[in-house]
Amino acid sequence: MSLSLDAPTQDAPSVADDGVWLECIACGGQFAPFDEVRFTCDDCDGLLEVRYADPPAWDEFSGEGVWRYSAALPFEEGVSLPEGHTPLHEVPRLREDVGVNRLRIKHEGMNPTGSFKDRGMTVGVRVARELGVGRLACASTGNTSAALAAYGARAGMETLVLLPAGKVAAGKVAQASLHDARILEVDGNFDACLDIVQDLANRGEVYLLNSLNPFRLEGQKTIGFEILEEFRDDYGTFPDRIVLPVGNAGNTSALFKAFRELVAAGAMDADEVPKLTGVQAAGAAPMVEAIEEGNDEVRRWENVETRATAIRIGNPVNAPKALPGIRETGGTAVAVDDEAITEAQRDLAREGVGVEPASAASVAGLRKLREAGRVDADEDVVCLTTGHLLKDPDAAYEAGGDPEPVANSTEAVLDHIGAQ
Ligand SMILES: Cc1ncc(COP(=O)(O)O)c(C=O)c1O
Ligand SMILES: N[C@@H](CCOP(=O)(O)O)C(=O)O
Repeated sequence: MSLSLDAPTQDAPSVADDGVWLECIACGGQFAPFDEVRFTCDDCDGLLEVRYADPPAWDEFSGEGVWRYSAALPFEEGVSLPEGHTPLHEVPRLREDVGVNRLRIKHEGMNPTGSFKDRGMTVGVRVARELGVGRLACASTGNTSAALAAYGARAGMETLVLLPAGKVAAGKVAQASLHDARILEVDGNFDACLDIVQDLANRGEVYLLNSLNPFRLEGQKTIGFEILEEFRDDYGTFPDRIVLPVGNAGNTSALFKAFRELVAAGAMDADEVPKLTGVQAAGAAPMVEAIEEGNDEVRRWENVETRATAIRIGNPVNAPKALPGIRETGGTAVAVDDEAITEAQRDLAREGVGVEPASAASVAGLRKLREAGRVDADEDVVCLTTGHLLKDPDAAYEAGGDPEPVANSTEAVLDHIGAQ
């Protein structure tokens, strides 16, 4: 199956294990999935995808959460906390304000460690066990490290995380620390941390669990299945557009893969696939640049900055999978400034949906595109919110109102609130 929406299903090659194999998206090289540890193509270093001889049909899905979709995953079950089955909130005031036909918020912050990374880790750590690796590792802007630490702990495995010093939100460091990951703070940004983890993995020192690992994206693919099923159950149709924040571009790639598999299985038509619409912070927007300039490759931004530290990424490693995802689905990409992100965080909070800044980028991006007439008023839209408000308490304090000091008496409180 190539990276196009109308690619046919493939017969299993001789290297396949139970109908599952790894395939390079650049040169088509095919590899056995579990014979040895590999993250990229042995021949050309291109990105790998997990491929299946039998893509899934809707009636093969049963149960709840990520493992509901085991027919589309390499195993029947994983190292689970459990994950997935997140809410698809209605936000009527925000919908009215932004001006689209339907607006739902898929809140991935409601996963066990508070972000979508858990969906990837339940599969990735299961594969690590299968491969019999020793030490698990990742580079992280925070959420990947929190999830890896928790799932590594669950599996009883050693974990090592590399974080950009001073650039990771407090809640995330606290999670990695308490779940007993060994935390190294690197004097460099996230992309530099990932370069080092890739080197360590190539030397056989660690098993890499960033989204470069194709099995991680298999778990994240279930976000796409879940949105489509829930939206169809509520409205009898699929959403026109899914708007999501983009950092390393794993989710964009994973959702596109979910859609391709469903189309290949005849479970949905190519023209029903939602338009994948990526949003980046203006200070870290290499994917937006590539889309706007029509480039097939993404230029690495060496200096990136944004309050949305989760997406403070200048070298999205999944770009070769994600760019076709945006283009093939008829989507687009847009950059938003930090003020718009904070405003969107407040908008969501007013509807009771608490998210971290990177997550709010999706809503900020939708608003900007709608105001520019690049999203139509009659569209049905799902915005993905990727992490929980408590991940970044400092950002929440800054975006919210200040506590008001008051004297220790009922009279003082009544007086303060202006009660009669
Ligand atoms: C909260 C949050 N939102 C969005 C992203 C971006 O996701 P992706 O790397 O899949 O583009 C990340 C991490 O990269 C994240 O932690
Ligand atoms: N936001 C991410 C950055 C790493 O992304 P990954 O999906 O490649 O692990 C994080 O939480 O660290």
